[in-house]
Amino acid sequence: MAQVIEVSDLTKRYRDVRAVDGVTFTVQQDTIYGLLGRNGAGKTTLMSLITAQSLPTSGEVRVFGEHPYENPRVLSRMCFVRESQRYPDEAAPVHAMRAARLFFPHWDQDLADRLGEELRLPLKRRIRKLSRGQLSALGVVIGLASRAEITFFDEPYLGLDAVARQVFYDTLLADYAKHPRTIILSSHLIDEVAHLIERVMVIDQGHILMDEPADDLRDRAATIVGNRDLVEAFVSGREVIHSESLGRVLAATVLWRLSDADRAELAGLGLDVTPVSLQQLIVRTTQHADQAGVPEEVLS
Ligand SMILES: Nc1ncnc2c1ncn2[C@@H]1O[C@H](COP(=O)(O)OP(=O)(O)OP(=O)(O)O)[C@@H](O)[C@H]1O
Repeated sequence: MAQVIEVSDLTKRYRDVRAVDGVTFTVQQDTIYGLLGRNGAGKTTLMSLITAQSLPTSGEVRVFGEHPYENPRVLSRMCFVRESQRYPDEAAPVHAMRAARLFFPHWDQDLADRLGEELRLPLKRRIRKLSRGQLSALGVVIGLASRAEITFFDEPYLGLDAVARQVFYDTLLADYAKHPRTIILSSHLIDEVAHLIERVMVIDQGHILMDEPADDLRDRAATIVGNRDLVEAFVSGREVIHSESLGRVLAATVLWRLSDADRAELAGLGLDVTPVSLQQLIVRTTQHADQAGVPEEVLS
């Protein structure tokens, strides 16, 4: 699959903070990425660098093979939806959409109209008077209707109610099926977006900790539950990222791809295996990396 973004040894420093710290990766065409990480991990900074909204301290970004900075050929093919988006003082959503229609070559007005209605976006109210959720709704409408070849959604759900979030997820999936493109979605609600994500990228303290297909990640760990001694014997020598005990029962989450033979052995021992949700896995591995202090070795 073609690569649409190439990032090499990219660093962004703010005084003594390395918000992005020497990262190298590529982004594949027509794939939905989940860009996940804790507060302050570097997600927004990374997206701002790729979309040329800020300049790197060092390193390089190429989008569609070109430098994105002040490059209209590249910029009109990318859309960055974020909470801190600025609009002119007197502008209403209808004006923002008109501007987006002029800027994005694949803009779909029908989709914008339909989604605006479903999200109950007041089209003629001044943007600075919109509620937080309505502002997010405007970003979601512009992000999806832009049909940009690469669309970044930086926590697009802030303030959106549960119904609106579901409308966003459903519309994203349905529209992506008809018009495949690259979508990079940053989110804290990992399990809520887990079914959308094809590839997971986890960032922590400016480093990329994981970059892999979501399905591979799900298979990578399991929780073994049962008699303490038996569980301990089974996980011995394997990477345990979390354990909890209650009396003689131990639940140990192990970074291990269980084979059929492993499963048969566990069944024979009377131990249960429960799947680990994407959120649990990412939270546990990020915490584990913190404690181990060697993220790449632990997680690759
Ligand atoms: N303009 C700035 N000046 C100084 N430090 C900054 C600036 N912008 C970001 N940072 C710092 O860089 C780090 C990464 O911030 P960033 O906003 O990229 O994180 P994030 O992963 O998007 O976080 P969140 O999930 O909380 O939005 C943080 O430590 C933040 O405090």
